[in-house]
Amino acid sequence: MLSVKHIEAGYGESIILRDISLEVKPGQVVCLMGRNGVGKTTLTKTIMGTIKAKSGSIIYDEQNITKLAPYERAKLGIGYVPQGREIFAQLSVQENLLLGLEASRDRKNGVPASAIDKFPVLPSMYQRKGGDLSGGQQQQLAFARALASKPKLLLLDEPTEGIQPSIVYDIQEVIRSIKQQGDTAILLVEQSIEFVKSVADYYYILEKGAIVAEGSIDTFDDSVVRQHLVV
Ligand SMILES: Nc1ncnc2c1ncn2[C@@H]1O[C@H](COP(=O)(O)OP(=O)(O)OP(=O)(O)O)[C@@H](O)[C@H]1O
Repeated sequence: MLSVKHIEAGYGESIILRDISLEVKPGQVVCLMGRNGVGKTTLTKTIMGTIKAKSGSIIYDEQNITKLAPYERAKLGIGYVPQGREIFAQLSVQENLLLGLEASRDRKNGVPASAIDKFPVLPSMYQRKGGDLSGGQQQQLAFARALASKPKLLLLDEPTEGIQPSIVYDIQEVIRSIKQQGDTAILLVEQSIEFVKSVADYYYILEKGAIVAEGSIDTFDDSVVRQHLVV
């Protein structure tokens, strides 16, 4: 599904990611963890294409997408929920959702029920401006917007950051239901250890722009947490 091979990337002259390789298999939830500033967001942006890799390759669905623009990657089926959500504040909830359809191959039927049904709070807010929603509601909107194009790979950058527990629980359930359906793989950047344990199949830990630990989620124990994640 996704195979990142020996990626090096950064900003201008500064290299942030060094020799990163990772795999996400079909239907898997793979978590990317690490302390603040180690390069998790930089890696998701490099996979989405908003940061260009300096070397290495990104293979998605058996196609080398390393040189493709972000919109081309979106059209191939990669959905993205960025850190900070990036909702269009002046557009309505409905317009924000319709923007998610831009990447879809099947636009004429509108935003699919499969995107909306998971967030029952959204339809009652269709006419409200995105900027007037609470942080938790914006997170749900950003998630539904990414699902509008029926992605095969979903990149989620800290979807629970700054969100109240009930909405964290809802998001956890949405991730679980996507996993159960089995047709969308997820790469999830997440700080909450409990959340990771409840949804993930596999984990990678980043330190200073390099992967320092990885394994199936049943090997993600206290010693891994103490060694790599406790501040
Ligand atoms: N636009 C930018 N220009 C230059 N350096 C940047 C830029 N964005 C991030 N960085 C630097 O890249 C490094 C990795 O940042 P990144 O946001 O990828 O980390 P992160 O692991 O996602 O952190 P957090 O958990 O705090 O979100 C940091 O040293 C950061 O200061």
